[in-house]
Amino acid sequence: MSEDDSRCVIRAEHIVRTLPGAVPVPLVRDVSLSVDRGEFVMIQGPSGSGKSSLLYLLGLLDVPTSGKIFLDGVDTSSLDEEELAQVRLEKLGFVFQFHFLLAEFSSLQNVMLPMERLGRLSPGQIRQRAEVLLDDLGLGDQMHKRPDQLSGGQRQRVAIARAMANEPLIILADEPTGNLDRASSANVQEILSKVVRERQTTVLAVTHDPHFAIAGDRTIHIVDGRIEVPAPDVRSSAG
Ligand SMILES: Nc1ncnc2c1ncn2[C@@H]1O[C@H](COP(=O)(O)OP(=O)(O)OP(=O)(O)O)[C@@H](O)[C@H]1O
Repeated sequence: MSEDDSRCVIRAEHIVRTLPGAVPVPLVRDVSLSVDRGEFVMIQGPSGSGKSSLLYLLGLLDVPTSGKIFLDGVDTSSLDEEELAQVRLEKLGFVFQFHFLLAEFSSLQNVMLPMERLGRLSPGQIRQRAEVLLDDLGLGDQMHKRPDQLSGGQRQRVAIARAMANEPLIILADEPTGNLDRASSANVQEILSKVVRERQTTVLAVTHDPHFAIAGDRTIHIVDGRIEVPAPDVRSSAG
């Protein structure tokens, strides 16, 4: 295995996702890509082009109709439902446009939940780690509040803390700033950039937000279910 291969955390080979039916609906058409550890990758493209569908496939929340997805070297097509759920819990963190925090739980309890499900830490360690994560994200004084007692930006930060709880290899974010004002959006961008830089977590984010998108190391453009390869720059090739 070369040095480059060892840094690869996601490899998709010719993935296709078609919704079956009398008239099959193609969502993703023959996408191949690879993403390395510690990369911040943006996924952009027109509305309805298949960005979320692709992210859900890469996050093992959906299964390709054909093609293969390797996650941290493991061929995920060989895993059953239970094994896929375990990989999601251990290796992936999710942040969505709508936070999907549990309404009746405090910030602290929401962040503790993935660690409790994984069951690798003692209750005391779980609580301590959740407190540190929330504190790091500037939510030290909001730990005992429920989601409806927080601002949109604060809720999104709790969702990021929850996504980071099990120290995932990869965070998948679908429009993480889609619902936020400019200041909260800049804050979320800063936090995710820091996670990439300091923990070498890989972040893949679908976004329409140009201010957020500039934080990426690179952008994958999706058009009509396919990766669009940018046209060569005629100015530079004209010499
Ligand atoms: N369950 C479904 N049933 C029918 N059509 C679907 C379903 N899921 C997605 N689609 C369609 O597939 C296409 C791709 O959807 P997807 O949500 O992946 O696009 P997107 O690029 O993320 O869009 P947006 O930027 O608007 O969120 C769209 O035309 C969408 O309407």
